[in-house]
Amino acid sequence: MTTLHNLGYPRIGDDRQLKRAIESYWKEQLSETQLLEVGKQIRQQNWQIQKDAGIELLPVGDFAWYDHILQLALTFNVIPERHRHSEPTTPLQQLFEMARGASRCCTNHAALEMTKWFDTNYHYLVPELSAEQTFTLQYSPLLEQIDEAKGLNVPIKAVLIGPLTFLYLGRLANGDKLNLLPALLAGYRQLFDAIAAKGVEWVQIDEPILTLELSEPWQEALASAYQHLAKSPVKLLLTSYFGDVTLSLEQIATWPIDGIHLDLVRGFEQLNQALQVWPKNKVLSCGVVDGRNVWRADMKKWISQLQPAQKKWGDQLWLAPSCSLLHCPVNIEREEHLDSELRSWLSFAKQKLSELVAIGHYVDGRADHCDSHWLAQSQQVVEARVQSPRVINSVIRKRVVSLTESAFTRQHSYAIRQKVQKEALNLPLLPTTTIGSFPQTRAIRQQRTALRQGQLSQADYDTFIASQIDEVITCQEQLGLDVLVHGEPERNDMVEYFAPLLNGVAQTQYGWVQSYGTRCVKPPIIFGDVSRPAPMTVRWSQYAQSRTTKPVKGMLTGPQTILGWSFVRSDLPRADVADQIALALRDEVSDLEQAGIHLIQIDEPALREGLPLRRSQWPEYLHRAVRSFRLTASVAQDTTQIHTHMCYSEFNDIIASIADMDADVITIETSRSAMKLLDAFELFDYPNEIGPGVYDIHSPVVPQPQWIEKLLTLASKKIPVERLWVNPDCGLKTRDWPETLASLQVMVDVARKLRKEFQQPAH
Ligand SMILES: CN1c2c(nc(N)[nH]c2=O)NC[C@@H]1CNc1ccc(C(=O)N[C@@H](CCC(=O)N[C@@H](CCC(=O)N[C@@H](CCC(=O)O)C(=O)O)C(=O)O)C(=O)O)cc1
Ligand SMILES: N[C@@H](CCS)C(=O)O
Ligand SMILES: [Zn+2]
Repeated sequence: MTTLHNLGYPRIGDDRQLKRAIESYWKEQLSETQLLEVGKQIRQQNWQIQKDAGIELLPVGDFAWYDHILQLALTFNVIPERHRHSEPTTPLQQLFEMARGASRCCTNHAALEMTKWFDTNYHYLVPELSAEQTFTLQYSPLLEQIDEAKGLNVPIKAVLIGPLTFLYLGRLANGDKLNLLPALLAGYRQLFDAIAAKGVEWVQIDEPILTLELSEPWQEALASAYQHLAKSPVKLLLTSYFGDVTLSLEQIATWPIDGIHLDLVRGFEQLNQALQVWPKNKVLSCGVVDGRNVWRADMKKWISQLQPAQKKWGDQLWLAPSCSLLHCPVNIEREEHLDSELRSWLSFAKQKLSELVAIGHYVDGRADHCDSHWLAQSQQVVEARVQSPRVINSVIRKRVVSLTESAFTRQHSYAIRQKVQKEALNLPLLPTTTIGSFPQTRAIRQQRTALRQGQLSQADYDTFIASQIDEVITCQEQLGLDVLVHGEPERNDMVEYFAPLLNGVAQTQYGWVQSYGTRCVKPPIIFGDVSRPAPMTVRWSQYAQSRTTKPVKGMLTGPQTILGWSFVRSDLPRADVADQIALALRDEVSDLEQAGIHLIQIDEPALREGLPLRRSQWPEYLHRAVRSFRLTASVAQDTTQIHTHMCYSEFNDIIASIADMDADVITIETSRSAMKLLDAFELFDYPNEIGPGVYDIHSPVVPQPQWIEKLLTLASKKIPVERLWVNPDCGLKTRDWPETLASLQVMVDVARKLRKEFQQPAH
């Protein structure tokens, strides 16, 4: 019989209980014991849901506090020197300090760097490794959770990230990370022994780096690591996802592991390859339900496609979603406002398990009436989506195909634009600005909730938003910032905000997905052709500009970012969807200009994360991504200064494309990496203006002036000071007001001081 299993279930809880509990704990409104209890309840609930759905091998270890990579680092005692201190702390306190940073005795114990988890909108904390790193088992929530799960009376498998992925994602200042592998493997062996001692047979060992184009040393390291780990007393299910392993599957088949998981949604051709090369006596786990999107599965297709696999592997065939369901909203049943047609097209984590189970039962010939219900619905949906008239808008399709080259190019080159903009804007050296959002306070969120629940009129809500903008404008004037923003109080999220304003895009009420730590997002669902029925941002930008004589930057989310942070239709190439979004935004740029906004920021933080995992596919992606940005921006007059903003991005290998976007100013996140990310701009001789972030907005710690001064001085050695801007790393929405004001004041004061110093003639 086929084994039905799951790689991971959303850990936030069906009502974001984890977020609320951790944030209450941080505010000292919840004790650690109470917090631990919330974690336990979520895990129990998740296991129960999976068990009830018919999952036969439950994942244990998919739950993590804040981040699973951080938790694994702490498991092996990988703690940077600055976070080691004599004050007694619990592992959880230690973990949160590494995640959020701390300030003790005027010293900044900076948080670990945070970056994108492969091509997802999830962010992990980068383990900091040292050349003498040891990996000793010192904290093992996994072992505790195994004990917890035993009461369920369902077989379990332990889940953890594999050693090569852990090393690959970690950072070692000097030296070759692979030198640390033997010590790390000893740590894993220790952990496996402990897992086996608890009677657990299988370990799901996630190595998503298998889907990358790895260099030879890493490929060799993988092979030798699994030779070594196979001596452990547990069975290993080597788990790949987010892409295919076609380049190495034949070789992996020779490793002494017990099974492999393949993401057939991202790489269906792997099934045929597996049929050729994967041994009959080893488990083949097929990832068949899309863990990265929300569309209902084409079950009939899967059932027929899996028949040959069932024949070859029999009991050794396992079925699972393509990847962990961490990246999926939890439960469609909660949605009350989606129209019934659209709703019928969708499947969230809980429903995906039922789809998977029904597929498995059909493959085995053990389907019951519940499975046939799922199959009938699936067939109906697959046909209905293809035929639905609401997914095609012929006006938009025509507009896209009739675009000519001039739509992608600004009127004049940057050199000419720079001159006219300097004259028009008259900004000082080292102009100061922010990235857009100001604190999204409880009061703002409550007003929005009241509006949503009908307890507040639209007019009263609008009055409230206007008053927030007034406050943000006054604060910025008092702080002495040079380019102001309206603060984005009307936006629940930089992507979600646009969803109800665009045709072809739907928004869920409860479709939360973890983005990092306690922060979640509700990705919009792009189901049809995208168009803009009316201006989306003009009203509040124009209002903000009317309240000040200083320039106010308009604020848009760019096409790649709306695309990347949404669930996207599967019946049109993503690049074509991006062009439709770009056209809607292009019209918005025009309208903002006409409303008297002379600086417009088009945020593209998701541009880099959208890069295909295979480098060979980068050029095509970058070409289209840059073009869609240019399609948005190129309508602007020379006098309009186009900004873009990117965070969590490395630029070394894409700097030519960044330059090709031709934004007048780019602001980037650089503070956590101590301006290292600027190297790419320096080396490339990046021609336009740059605002390297001078303080970390993810941490509540107020930066010391000397830290900012040091960073700016470093930046001025890499980029001519005439082309430097001064700004935080990213938006301030997650921060509280006191630290925001204090931090911005430090930033403005340092900028003013350095401005004077740089303006003094050299002796
Ligand atoms: C810049 N980033 C973003 C990413 N992706 C996005 N889609 N958006 C981004 O900004 N990716 C990379 C980075 C980092 N990621 C994030 C992600 C999420 C947040 C964040 O602050 N999230 C908030 C939720 C924001 C939101 O939707 N707010 C709504 C609803 C608020 C709410 O919870 N309301 C309560 C009731 C109100 C109350 O009593 O407090 C409720 O519904 O129960 C809104 O404002 O209306 C989060 O809290 O997780 C930041 C960076
Ligand atoms: N304008 C957005 C960008 C975040 S990446 C903000 O300030 O929150
Ligand atoms: Zn940002």
